[in-house]
Amino acid sequence: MTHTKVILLACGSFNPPTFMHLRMFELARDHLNRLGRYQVIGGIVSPVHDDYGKKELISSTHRVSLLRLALQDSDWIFLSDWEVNQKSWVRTRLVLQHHQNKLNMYASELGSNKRHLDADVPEWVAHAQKYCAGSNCGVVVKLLCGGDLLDSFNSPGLWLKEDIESLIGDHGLAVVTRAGSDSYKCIYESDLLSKHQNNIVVVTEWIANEISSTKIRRALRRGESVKYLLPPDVIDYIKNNGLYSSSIDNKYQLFANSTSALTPSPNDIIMTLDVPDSSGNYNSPSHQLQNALAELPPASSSSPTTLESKRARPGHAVAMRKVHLGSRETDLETVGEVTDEEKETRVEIQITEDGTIRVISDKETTV
Ligand SMILES: Nc1ncnc2c1ncn2[C@@H]1O[C@H](COP(=O)(O)OP(=O)(O)OP(=O)(O)O)[C@@H](O)[C@H]1O
Ligand SMILES: NC(=O)c1ccc[n+]([C@@H]2O[C@H](COP(=O)(O)O)[C@@H](O)[C@H]2O)c1
Repeated sequence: MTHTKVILLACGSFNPPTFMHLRMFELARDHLNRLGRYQVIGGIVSPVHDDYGKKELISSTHRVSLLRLALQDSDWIFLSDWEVNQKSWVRTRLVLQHHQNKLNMYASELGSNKRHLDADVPEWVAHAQKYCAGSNCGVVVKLLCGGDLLDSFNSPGLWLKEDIESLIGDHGLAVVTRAGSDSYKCIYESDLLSKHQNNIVVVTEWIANEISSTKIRRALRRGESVKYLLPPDVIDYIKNNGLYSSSIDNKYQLFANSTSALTPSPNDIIMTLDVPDSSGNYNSPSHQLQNALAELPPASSSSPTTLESKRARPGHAVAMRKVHLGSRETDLETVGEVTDEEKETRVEIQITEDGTIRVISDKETTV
């Protein structure tokens, strides 16, 4: 039986790269090879362009350096800096097409003896060439992603339908399961994904690991250890260049200062909000809340959540939440209330990773 040679290409922010980004490749390679239809011959990491503009995205210069350090121990996964060197953000379909074309071009040039591999050849091409005989290379570049990225295909307006068709139909997908995503359900619920189901390989991560770049950035911001979550050289580079350690915004009230006796969870953010006193004076709480919420990462790229606040008034709501699920919108709901109209000036709320907001204490707290 002939095996299709595969190069796995992962797109993303890698902000910073974590052990889980690297594990994703190992998991997918094992799984695809075991299926008996594929032979994974290489991996490519393509960090997203600076113009992607995702919140807290550090410069590609640093992300590229971090990735080089993260990948130095791998003998089959390579960095591609093509995407970051483009003039602006590039759609993922075009990223895959570029790498596929490049590979095909080198294969055919080698086959026709027009060109020999030289120093300019990207590392990942040189590596792939070891597995190719002349122009009959026949390597397919597949997209490697986590379950959350597959979910995002169903987010209205985020991906072009023809791009999804091409990504799955022409290239194929290897999806590593991730907590919070149900990849099989996601495929089932989408006509488009179901249509190309035979070209989507779901790789179950049995040793579930919820390392995410967002959580790493949060830990770094708080001065907490990230040892054993990132490669040591990546940690050193981050420290030496003072990355991700911007001072904690005073909107956030950490547990250390909190009067709350709840057990802190690394997933949780505590903040305090100004609310009006009984005379109706307040320091624009809704504005503060809006700003505070804007600082938070979305609950998931697959279910964008717009958080909205409503102007507080004594004795009533201080925070409102609006959730967009696909094209549906849930109603605004009250998530915090101040019942005591006495001289209360602050209310402490907790916003968890999944976007839930709850009032922890409506007693006056110190900031
Ligand atoms: N723990 C994980 N399990 C499975 N896939 C993951 C995991 N972490 C990242 N990925 C996948 O790696 C790719 C690149 O991820 P990305 O750089 O966006 O990391 P992230 O940790 O999701 O980032 P952020 O937390 O900043 O949104 C995506 O396809 C993402 O789904
Ligand atoms: N239409 C598209 O091609 C499209 C849309 C959204 C995200 N993406 C890509 O998916 C990746 C998402 O990365 P994050 O999970 O870090 O946001 C990035 O590489 C980004 O370029 C592509």
